[in-house]
Amino acid sequence: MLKSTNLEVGYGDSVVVREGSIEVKEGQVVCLMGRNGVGKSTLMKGIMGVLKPIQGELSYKGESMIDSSPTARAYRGFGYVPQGREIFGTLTVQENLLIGLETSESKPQTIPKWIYEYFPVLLEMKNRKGGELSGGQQQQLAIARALAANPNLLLLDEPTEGIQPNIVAEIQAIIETIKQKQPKLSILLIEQSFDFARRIADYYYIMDNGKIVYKGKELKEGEIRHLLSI
Ligand SMILES: Nc1ncnc2c1ncn2[C@@H]1O[C@H](COP(=O)(O)OP(=O)(O)OP(=O)(O)O)[C@@H](O)[C@H]1O
Repeated sequence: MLKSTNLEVGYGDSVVVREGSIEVKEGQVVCLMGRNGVGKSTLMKGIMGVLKPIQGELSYKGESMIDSSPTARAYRGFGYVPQGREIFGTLTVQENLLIGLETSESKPQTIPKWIYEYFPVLLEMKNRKGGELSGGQQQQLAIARALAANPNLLLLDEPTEGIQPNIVAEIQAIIETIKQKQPKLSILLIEQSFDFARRIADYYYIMDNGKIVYKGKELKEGEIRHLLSI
């Protein structure tokens, strides 16, 4: 469904990702792992198009997306939840979700009911400003906003990063629910937790120094320990 081949992505003159080749099949949860600073977020930004890759190819459902804008990618079904969440703090929860709908080509006018079923806390907080929510609630809002547009591919950049430890399990449970209830949705997830990755993923990639250095259906702890912060 999604295939990046030798993507090279960076900031200005500095090339961070040198060999970003990954594949996500329909309905798969693929975990992208690796220590801090190895280039995971940069690769994800290249896939979403918020950074324009220097070289390489990106195909989605058999079509080249390499020259498409992030908006065009969103219209084709990419949903993106960046690190740091980037919700609108001065807008209400409901307004944040309505903005999510704008990224869908069909532009639905109402927030799907199932969004509030997945995220009951957002129904309770519907009229609160995004900035008044806790970190965990903001993360739920960011995921809900991306899902509201009904993407085919969800890009999640470390959704449990910076979340209070007692809330981490809640966010993980939500991702597990999404996987269960939307079996056709493909998810590319940047994740640091070895245990959670093992529970949720169908396939793994590990990056080191801007390159994919490990891929497979299993995480063999002995082989990969030195590549992760575990
Ligand atoms: N906006 C930026 N401008 C310049 N360099 C950047 C920028 N963002 C990240 N980098 C650099 O790119 C490299 C890779 O960062 P990236 O965020 O992709 O790593 P990561 O694997 O996602 O790690 P983390 O888990 O810490 O986010 C780092 O050396 C970082 O300093």
